[in-house]
Amino acid sequence: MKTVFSYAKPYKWPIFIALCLMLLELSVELIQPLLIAKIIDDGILAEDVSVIWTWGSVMMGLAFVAFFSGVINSYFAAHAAQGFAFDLRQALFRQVQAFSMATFLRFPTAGLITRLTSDVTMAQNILFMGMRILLRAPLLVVGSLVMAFIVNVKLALYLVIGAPFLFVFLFIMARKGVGYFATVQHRLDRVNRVIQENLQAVRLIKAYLRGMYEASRFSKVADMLRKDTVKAMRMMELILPILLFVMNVSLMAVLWFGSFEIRNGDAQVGELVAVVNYAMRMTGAFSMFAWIIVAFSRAKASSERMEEVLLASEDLENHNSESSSLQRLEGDLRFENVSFNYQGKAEPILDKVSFHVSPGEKLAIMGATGSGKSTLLNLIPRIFEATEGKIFVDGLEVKEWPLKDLRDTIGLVPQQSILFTGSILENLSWGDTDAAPDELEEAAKKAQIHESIDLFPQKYGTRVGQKGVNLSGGQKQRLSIARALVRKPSILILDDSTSALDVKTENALWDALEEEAATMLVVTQKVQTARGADCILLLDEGKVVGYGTHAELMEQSELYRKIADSQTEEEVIINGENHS
Ligand SMILES: Nc1ncnc2c1ncn2[C@@H]1O[C@H](COP(=O)(O)OP(=O)(O)OP(=O)(O)O)[C@@H](O)[C@H]1O
Repeated sequence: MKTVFSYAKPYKWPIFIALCLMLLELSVELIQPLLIAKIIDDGILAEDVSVIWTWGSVMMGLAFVAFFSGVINSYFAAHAAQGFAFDLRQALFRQVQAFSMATFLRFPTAGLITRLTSDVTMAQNILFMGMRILLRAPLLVVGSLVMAFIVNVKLALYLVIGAPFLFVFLFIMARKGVGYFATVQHRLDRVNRVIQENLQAVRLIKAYLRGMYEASRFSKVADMLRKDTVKAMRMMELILPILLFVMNVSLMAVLWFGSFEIRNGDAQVGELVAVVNYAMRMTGAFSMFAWIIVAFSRAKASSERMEEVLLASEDLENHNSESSSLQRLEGDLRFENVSFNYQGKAEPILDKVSFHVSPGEKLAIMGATGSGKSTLLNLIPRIFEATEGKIFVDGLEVKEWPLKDLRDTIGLVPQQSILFTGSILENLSWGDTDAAPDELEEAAKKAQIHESIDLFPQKYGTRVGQKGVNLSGGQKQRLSIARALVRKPSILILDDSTSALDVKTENALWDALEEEAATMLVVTQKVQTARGADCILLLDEGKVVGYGTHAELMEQSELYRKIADSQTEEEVIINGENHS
């Protein structure tokens, strides 16, 4: 919990003020029974009205002090707790942003969402309540006991009977609670994961009529959450009745033996009333303990989960490293015996891959599905780190490049188009926030999307729905390409990003990209596209099985010839059908 609550440090003054006010409120509460005893013994029993008036007025005055202390305490407590939660959430978000891909994959997305939402709220609640009742309740118990001893030692002793039992009991419950609530948060992760997957795949679910199936999947995880929460809460609900039982037995003992003490002259009526009053306050405070233990257990479990993220420092990307003075890369790219395997997997996904692309050249990468094409591309901007071998950009190993410089001049268009909610203009300028509107338009023209945008009533101001729901697959792909072009990349990486384009649009796109000075890496399944490249790299199960121009590969590689022949046959069939 230490790391999480270190984010409360900037709020030490509001916390200090809130705690002082809480102590003031508490002191007033502890003095009240003393004053009641005085009014009874020196006022009511001694029939002295002036004593009643004097101490009655003091009690009223103190009640006002307690009231205003409580109000101001809430103000400072809310300020500190909200600020703390804001800072903590920001820190978690930044940490997740800094995760390397390998670290990121260790945490399921839904688990990260729960940490950034529900877990932060748990910690915020405990801090807020900490300044209100968390400390107040135990202090009230101890303070009441001390005051009871001051009033009458003998009577106070009866109150202590159950104390050792209660402390051991509470300690055990708190320890159990942490484990139970860690399970509850874990269950919440799973519920979030099912919700997330479900919402993302809503079209597929409708098309496959899998609504009921998904509902039952959700029901299962929601039921597990319910069962574990009930289990945890049931255990916690035991706390209050047991506490109240022990306290009531102590109270009975005070009243029973107190009556003898009064008869013996060892205690006065007012003293007995005061001690009973303290006992009632202790009981009230103890009843808060049940809640405190629940809140504490949840906050501790949540803090541990957040600390997993905050302390995951082994594999972070350093985006703040000094930028070199170089503004733009040349775009010379060399792979030397590069191998890669995903964490925890023994077999290499890429096996001793070597190739070279000179600045401004275009390399087409082909290969069956799962042959490692996307993986290879991800190694260039260091989204994953090569396990073996070396990758050079402009003669310098990618590991040596400041990450910012390296990524600033790479335009990566992933296989799946990812767009953000906002306008088309915002999505384009996401590529480079400094780009002027005419540069954005220029990029859109090259990506062959300008004309489509022009047909929208709101043109570049058109809202892109969540994940680009209101755009076609081809429009999304072209917007993604335009966004990469906005960066004026030295190395442009297209991971099968034109699969949804018709032949005419695709050809126009390649013609427009010819004018780009960038080195280009293009993953494609189409021999027609690969033919236009300066060189083709053919991958099979992570190994390079062909490397050369179209003509060279037609001569040297049987696999390439097969692919080319199959696509020619397809064309013939399609064209034949069209003619018939
Ligand atoms: N995050 C990951 N963790 C573990 N294995 C992975 C991961 N991503 C991909 N793989 C595996 O790596 C292999 C290569 O995947 P990759 O996406 O690079 O292939 P690809 O050639 O781009 O395929 P496609 O043409 O279908 O996109 C596959 O066998 C895949 O199962």
